[in-house]
Amino acid sequence: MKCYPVPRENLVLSIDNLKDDIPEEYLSHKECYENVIRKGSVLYDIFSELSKDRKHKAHQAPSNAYRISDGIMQNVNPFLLHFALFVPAITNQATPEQQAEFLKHGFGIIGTYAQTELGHGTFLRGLETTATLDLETDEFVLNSPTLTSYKWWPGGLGHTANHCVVMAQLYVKGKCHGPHLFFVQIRDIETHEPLPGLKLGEIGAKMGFNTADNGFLGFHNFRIPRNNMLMKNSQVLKDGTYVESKNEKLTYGSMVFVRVYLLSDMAYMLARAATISVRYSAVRHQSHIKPDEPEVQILDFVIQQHKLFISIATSHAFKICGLWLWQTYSKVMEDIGKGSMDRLPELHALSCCLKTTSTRDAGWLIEQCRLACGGHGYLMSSNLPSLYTTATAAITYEGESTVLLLQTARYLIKSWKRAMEGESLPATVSFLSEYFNKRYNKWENTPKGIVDGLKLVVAGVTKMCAESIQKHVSRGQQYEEAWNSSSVQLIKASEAYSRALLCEVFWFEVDKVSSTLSNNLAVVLKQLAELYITYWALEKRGDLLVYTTISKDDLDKLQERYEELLALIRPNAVGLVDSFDIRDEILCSTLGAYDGRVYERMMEHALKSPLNAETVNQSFHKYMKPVILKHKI
Ligand SMILES: CC/C=C\C/C=C\C/C=C\C/C=C\C/C=C\C/C=C/C(=O)SCCNC(=O)CCNC(=O)[C@H](O)C(C)(C)COP(=O)(O)OP(=O)(O)OC[C@H]1O[C@@H](n2cnc3c(N)ncnc32)[C@H](O)[C@@H]1OP(=O)(O)O
Ligand SMILES: Cc1cc2nc3c(=O)[nH]c(=O)nc-3n(C[C@H](O)[C@H](O)[C@H](O)COP(=O)(O)OP(=O)(O)OC[C@H]3O[C@@H](n4cnc5c(N)ncnc54)[C@H](O)[C@@H]3O)c2cc1C
Repeated sequence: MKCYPVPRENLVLSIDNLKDDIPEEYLSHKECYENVIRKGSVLYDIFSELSKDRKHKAHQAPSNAYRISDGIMQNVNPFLLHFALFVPAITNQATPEQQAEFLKHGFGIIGTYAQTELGHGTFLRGLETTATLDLETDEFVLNSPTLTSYKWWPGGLGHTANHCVVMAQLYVKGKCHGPHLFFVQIRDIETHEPLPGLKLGEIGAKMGFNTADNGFLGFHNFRIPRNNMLMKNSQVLKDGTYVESKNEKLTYGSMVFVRVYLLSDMAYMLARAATISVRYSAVRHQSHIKPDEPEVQILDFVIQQHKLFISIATSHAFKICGLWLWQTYSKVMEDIGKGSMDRLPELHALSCCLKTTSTRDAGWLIEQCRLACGGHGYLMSSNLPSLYTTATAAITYEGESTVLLLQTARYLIKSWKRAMEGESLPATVSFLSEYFNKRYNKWENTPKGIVDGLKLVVAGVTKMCAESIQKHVSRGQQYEEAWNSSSVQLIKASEAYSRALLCEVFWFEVDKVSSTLSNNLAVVLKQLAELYITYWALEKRGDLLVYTTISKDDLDKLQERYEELLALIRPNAVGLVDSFDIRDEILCSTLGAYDGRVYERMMEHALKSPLNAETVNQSFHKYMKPVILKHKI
């Protein structure tokens, strides 16, 4: 086995044929895909070698290891679904024997996760793909009965994957048992031709993610062995007996894994955008603050600090909360392995709201970083547009944001009812039980006081939702209708809950470790955590005025403290983004390179435009000149 020197970054970034002569933005849709497969295959080979001595771990903790691909495949890695969903689905949902069988070829197969259909993405119980047991042949027959039942969106499905895990409605002896997962080979390993009975293709250009190879897949009487149903949680025996899962929602476990992962993923996306925009803001001189002094670094404008420092702080917030959520996930998975599913609803609720808030915040904050760089932020060479389109895709995939917030709201309402009945609650929602005792507590202008205030907002809004639902029911609506009528407030409750969680975990995790850090580091981290909490207290001042005893005077003091924190962070701003330690080859930005040679890099990049290969483009002679001469007076 070839031994590769570590660290991986040096190894990967030293490989010549992983570099692009022509920037990706000048390639066609097809060339982009072919180019990313070229590079992805080299990476796939390296990681296959590196991973040979490592068993497929069901759940790998968030790390930056796979981030090297962000530099190599600036858009999206078409093999990502293999690692992010295909392998975790098998290790999470298949029996040990099935895992050994399905994963025996290791990286010899390339998979994706095919759940969403043209007609259904959110409502999984409405999926139309069918898997019908044929008792005589001991097989399942897969079919796409309608156009809307075609699998549509799975990453890598169009031309990359040769296997997939398919979510289909299980039919045994005429009875439907709901959505289940199946291991399906879709292309010939040698020729890569689609197998007979399948219709495969790519779904077309998107606003971003254009190298993800999102595809479509239709089945026509496609047969797979009965053993290809992932049978860890539920089984279909040879005689057609269906053995139910202890909890039918365990089938959805793969989605929870990625939702949990995305918090750390967004931390990294934001770290890149913050690095680019803060470094650029230190290089860019524009306008005056004191009329008789030279043009200033735009980073000296306080409003520029207001736009950017929240991104630095949020990246740390998501990283710290991402690790906290990962620990919760790992513990719940361990409990499930021991047969206890008590905390699964809590994990589902946490992952839904935190995935939504982190992906939404990453989206608007990256856009804010782009806008803070003026026109140059609008250049593809800044890499901010690509970061934006890649991050915002996550608001939709892995569970659309509105839908996931409503899932968390479902948990909050249940928890509120349990609190009102005097039941004890998990620590992450126990504050609901203390609402009436703490509602009129004196406001404290401290990070802990703000966290307590944000929790009162959650409890107050949840109480309002419960009352709204009850009101609609008392007026004759069914519960589900009453739920729908109250959904605007339910979303607000989940959003408030997510924000309170992020503030609480960020502050207390930093506070907990600060004694182990050097004084300077502890001071700066606490400043970032306090900035984050104060920023959101000011953003949510309306809710705090309604649900807590905060006063106008308290808010004025918070605004003053917030501006103090901006000034305190300013001297460390460039050092803070440098400490994200993202190499230029992974940052891929003319504005954010470590050496600060912004203008030279912009010009170097511009000259790579194919249009600059000649001084007069042929279109002048072919199209413009005849018209100019015709209308020349
Ligand atoms: C080397 C690299 C290694 C790793 C890299 C890893 C990650 C990289 C990071 C990022 C990139 C990742 C991927 C690449 C890009 C794209 C991939 C995208 C993939 C996809 O999009 S996959 C498809 C995602 N689709 C969805 O999420 C569908 C959303 N819909 C649903 O989940 C359900 O339909 C919904 C909305 C929950 C409703 O379901 P249902 O109608 O059945 O439920 P109810 O609402 O009636 O509730 C019933 C009950 O069940 C509970 N529940 C629901 N879902 C879950 C769950 N997932 N887990 C646990 N429990 C669940 C719910 O709370 C209710 O409980 P209750 O009755 O209240 O007690
Ligand atoms: C870049 C990208 C990559 C993807 N990769 C994959 C993949 O690899 N594998 C895969 O299986 N899927 C993938 N998807 C599909 C993704 O999971 C779905 O797009 C997502 O689940 C949303 O479903 P939908 O698009 O059908 O929208 P819908 O579910 O139709 O939702 C449309 C709108 O209706 C609203 N709505 C729906 N239901 C409710 C409700 N109950 N209450 C209130 N409002 C509601 C939603 O909030 C949303 O605004 C990907 C999508 C994208 C954009």
